[in-house]
Amino acid sequence: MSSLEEPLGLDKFPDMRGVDRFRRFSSSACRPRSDEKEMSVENRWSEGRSCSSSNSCNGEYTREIFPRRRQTREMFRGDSLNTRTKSLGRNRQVCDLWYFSDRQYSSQCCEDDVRDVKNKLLRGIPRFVKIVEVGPRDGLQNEKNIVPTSVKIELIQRLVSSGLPVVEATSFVSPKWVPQLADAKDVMEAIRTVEGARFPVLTPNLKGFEAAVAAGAKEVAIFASASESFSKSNINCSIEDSLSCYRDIALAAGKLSIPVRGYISCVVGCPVEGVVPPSKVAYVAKELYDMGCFEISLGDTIGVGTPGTVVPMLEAVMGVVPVEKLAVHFHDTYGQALPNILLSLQMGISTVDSSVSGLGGCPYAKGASGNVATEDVVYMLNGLGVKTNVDLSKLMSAGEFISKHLGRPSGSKTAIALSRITADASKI
Ligand SMILES: CC(C)(COP(=O)([O-])OP(=O)([O-])OC[C@H]1O[C@@H](n2cnc3c(N)ncnc32)[C@H](O)[C@@H]1OP(=O)([O-])[O-])[C@@H](O)C(=O)NCCC(=O)NCCSC(=O)C[C@@](C)(O)CC(=O)[O-]
Repeated sequence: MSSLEEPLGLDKFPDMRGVDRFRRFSSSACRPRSDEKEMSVENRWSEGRSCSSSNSCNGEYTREIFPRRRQTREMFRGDSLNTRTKSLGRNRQVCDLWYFSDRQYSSQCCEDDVRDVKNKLLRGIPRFVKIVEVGPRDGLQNEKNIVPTSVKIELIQRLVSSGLPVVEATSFVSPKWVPQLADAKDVMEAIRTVEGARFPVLTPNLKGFEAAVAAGAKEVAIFASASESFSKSNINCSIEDSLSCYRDIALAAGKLSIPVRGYISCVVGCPVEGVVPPSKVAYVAKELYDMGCFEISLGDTIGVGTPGTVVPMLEAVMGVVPVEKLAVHFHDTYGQALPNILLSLQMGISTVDSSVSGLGGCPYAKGASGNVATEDVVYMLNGLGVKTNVDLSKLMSAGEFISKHLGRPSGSKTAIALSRITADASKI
């Protein structure tokens, strides 16, 4: 068993005093059963729906349950999925009703307390999050069967029409290393006239950079690693050699006014080396920032990070690079991507990478699963009232399109759940 199969230490977990607020609120609004009195805070928190049989709850229960049913019916009466997803995600009143009816709280006493809790837990969260869609690149680079160029182009077009502001289109890497993206030139040629989004491409060296520019790329990304072993297996050179090569790209890009994004892989753990120290990530981040990268995306390539390990890593990086220049890039191997994103937002980060339908993985990181699904990120952000300008229903249709082509179900829980709602609604 590798050390990364166990979640790493939680000693740096952020201030969770707000959780205690929930507990106090819970006990005053709904008296616990006698057998609940001995429960620990954690148990009560995780079993927050356990007081349904308490008589003291009944009055509030009946008052709350009806609006919930009415709202549910109204949602299903809406005539398009778009209406429903909008109301699911954006109508906070509906979400709050669901939330509190489950816990049988009085709506009267709720409002102030909810505001209080929200202020405490969600204070640092940005109002707008820029989503960088990496599906066509990070997603498709890992597919066993090579996806036809025409499918890639249609996928990109659909993603753009959903409102995504940045769609990473492809990579100008060696076709011997990543044959899945050998059609980079053709993809770029076909999307030359597509408007409404930026289309960065990965460039590992000057050769790739020059080919990207010749193909019409207006933005490029370079990709270093915080792990020496991963650097070697991914781009066949040491971290220092890669940084020196990237300085050349940054210089050449600067001359052409082409913005350069910097990636760092393995920011929490490496498939070979195990735990990666935050100081190593901070070092590479500072180097990329100093060479002129306008944004630095922190990649948990194998998805082993938890909020407990992501906090110290972000703290270290934020010590050397301004938070507004940072993005997070979580793979969802252990189901930790959404909590890690939420935590990153709480720490002030407002750019999130994700991949439609949770496509992806890295060909040089065995066992790494796809990126967090864009649909799931948008759904969570909608629920938080954070704007993205992404139309969830159009995004889901882009996800359906590529999943159908790949012949497997979407990797997005949101897409699966919402498509079930459509199916169920059609039976009503
Ligand atoms: C870096 C290299 C090129 C070194 O590869 P190398 O074999 O060491 O390079 P080389 O300089 O010895 O060249 C070997 C051959 O490749 C050619 N070549 C050389 N460069 C290029 C190029 N740009 N485009 C096209 N061809 C190229 C070159 O011309 C030569 O061709 P030959 O003479 O044998 O016919 C190779 O290792 C490579 O392409 N690696 C890319 C790996 C990759 O794309 N990995 C996935 C992306 S990173 C990632 O997914 C992580 C990230 C960003 O998503 C963040 C996260 O998830 O955490």
